Amino acid sequence: NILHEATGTGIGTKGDTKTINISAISGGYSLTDTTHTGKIITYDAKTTQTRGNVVTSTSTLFNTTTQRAAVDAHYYADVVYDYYLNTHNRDSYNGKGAAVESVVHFDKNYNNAAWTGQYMIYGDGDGVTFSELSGAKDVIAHELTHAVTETSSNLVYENQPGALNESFSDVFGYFVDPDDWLMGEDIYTPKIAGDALRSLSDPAKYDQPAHMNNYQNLPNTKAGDWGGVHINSGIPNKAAYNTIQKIGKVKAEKIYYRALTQYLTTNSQFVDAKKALVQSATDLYGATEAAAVTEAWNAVGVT
Ligand SMILES: Cc1cccc(C(=O)O)c1OC(=O)C1CC1
Ligand SMILES: [Ca+2]
Ligand SMILES: [Zn+2]
Repeated sequence: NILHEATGTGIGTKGDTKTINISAISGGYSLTDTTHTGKIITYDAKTTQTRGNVVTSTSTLFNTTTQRAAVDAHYYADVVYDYYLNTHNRDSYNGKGAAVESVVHFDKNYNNAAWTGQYMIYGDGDGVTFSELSGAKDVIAHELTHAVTETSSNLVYENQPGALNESFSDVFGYFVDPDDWLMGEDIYTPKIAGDALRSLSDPAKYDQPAHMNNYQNLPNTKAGDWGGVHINSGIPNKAAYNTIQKIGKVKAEKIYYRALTQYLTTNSQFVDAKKALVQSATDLYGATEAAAVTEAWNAVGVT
């Protein structure tokens, strides 16, 4: 029921005004961005529904308080779509122009965000641990990278492959949001300034290991975070930080993208990621960059 493409104005979760790609429908406008092969569509679950309905407005303004989480999810999904298309020539998360769908106001006081396998979901947070989780560019990049991973290497979400799955989402979160080495700083603990969910430069700051000597052998259960995928990701995250410090973001992001999509497989371990990244560095650049990757991983104890 799309009549035509339109440009809208939205207010995000921080009260900031942003231009968004919307569609004219009969009776108004919807958060349906048709500027790419894959449509970007944003839904409101209204805390009780599974997916709810596409967010609409009677005008090109999406400026109500309840629309703020949707405006950010919609806007940042377009930013991340553009990142993968323009930097890596990947059309949507699957490289084949799949639709990118997001659901906001998922559940009540939900301190989580996720890729469900079909679409992204964002909780509103409880206002203490998190504010609305779609309010940060690095978070949307993290979630959509889970979809990139699932449609390429498909690293299984447990133990070392799971920690790599998590790490690649954080690392591409950095590549899309390179102003800091932090993850989720814009939505984590709204009442406390300057902190974050994770740090790539200093994983230990938020209780993650930064070396294999501190790898945490946790049970492969929900309570054990599937073998500590959000904990042990500190080790490959630190290796990524080391790599980017040595060879820079432009080369590093090409190397990381090639490793994730050409070399890694479902059960790759940390040592396999090191090998994949060294091989990708050699393929794309040469011995200097390959040596830098080797040193970056040796420094975190993956030898
Ligand atoms: C907040 C949160 C809770 C549980 C899982 C994830 C997850 O997506 O793994 C999650 O989102 C993040 O880690 C993003 C980066 C801030
Ligand atoms: Ca960040
Ligand atoms: Zn994740």
